[in-house]
Amino acid sequence: MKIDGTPYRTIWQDAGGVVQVIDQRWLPHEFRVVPLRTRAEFATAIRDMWVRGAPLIGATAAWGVAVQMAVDASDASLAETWEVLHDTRPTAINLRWALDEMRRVLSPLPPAMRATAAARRAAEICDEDVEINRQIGLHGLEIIKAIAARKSGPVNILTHCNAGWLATVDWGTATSPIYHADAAGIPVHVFVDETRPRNQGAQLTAWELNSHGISHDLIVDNAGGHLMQHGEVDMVIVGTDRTTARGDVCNKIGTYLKALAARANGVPFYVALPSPTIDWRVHDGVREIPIEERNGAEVTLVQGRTKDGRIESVQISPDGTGARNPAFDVTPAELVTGLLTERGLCPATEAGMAAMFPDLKAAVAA
Ligand SMILES: CSC[C@H]1O[C@H](OP(=O)(O)O)[C@H](O)[C@@H]1O
Repeated sequence: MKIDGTPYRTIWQDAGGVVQVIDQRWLPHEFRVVPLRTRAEFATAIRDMWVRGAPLIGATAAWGVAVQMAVDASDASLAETWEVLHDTRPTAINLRWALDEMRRVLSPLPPAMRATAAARRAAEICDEDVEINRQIGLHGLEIIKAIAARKSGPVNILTHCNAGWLATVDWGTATSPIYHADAAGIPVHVFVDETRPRNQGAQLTAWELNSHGISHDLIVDNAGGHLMQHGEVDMVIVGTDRTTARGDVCNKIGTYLKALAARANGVPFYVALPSPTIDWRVHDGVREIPIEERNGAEVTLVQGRTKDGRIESVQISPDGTGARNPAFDVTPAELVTGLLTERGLCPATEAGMAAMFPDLKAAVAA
């Protein structure tokens, strides 16, 4: 997307062949671009959330494999790299999907051919992500148009966390329909959940929407149900880090509560779902998806900008108070109105998903 008129992706190879990423830890206050030159730097960037968001995590891992293949393209190096990068974060299935895809392409090749092939595949994965997200946006636009046709004023959309272009290579997933609606001249207003504890909504989604001049309000995570009760939300749209073969949706912690509030208030709840985020191997999301437990310091500390412009973290709880920090939860498929995929709107059911993606389901079964 454009930043002050300059088009950006979240990850790219510069003219010298060095992979650059936007270090998202410092947004919205500082826009920092950093190079990733070694496998260890790629692992750190994913684990410490310099880059985050399921599709972007996968794309970054793909480039991490490519960089390592230029150093050591042996079978042992390929196998070790899969493990090193896979161990960075456990929940987003795109990480495993991308690593499996790189291994599928590279394993049959002689080591001498792997570096070039890896860079090519990593670049393709990035381009594919951009097109998938663009298609999700076009399909989501139709939903927004239908709501706009039956009401006056803007379409009021609530979103949780950041499933924006910063969570992908470009466009975003949940935000792509919003960007397309804005481009089509359909008035929208977005309620942005701050999304404690890391505040991806307050820091990243708000920054994205500000940059694009899209009307929005930042809200505390606990306000969404109230707004829905008062008829102020026309639809909810969120991203996903892993969706099961029957449509259970794993996403940022707090998503489940939004889905419950939406169901209780008759508000449609959509999930923007790129197909690489489907884990065809699992069905029961609550029982089968590993939920990342992150450091409690993310709960007890909060980061912001001081009056004199310094980015600092401050403690909000007493010394000695511990914290639990599950980073994701699972929304059962029955609470999902529809899965917005690159192939169209899909029911959150095993049969619906199998009908939408028979090729992908068959490939996993093979
Ligand atoms: C388009 S996937 C975005 C997805 O990833 C986020 O998690 P994190 O920021 O911890 O990587 C969040 O669950 C978003 O919905």
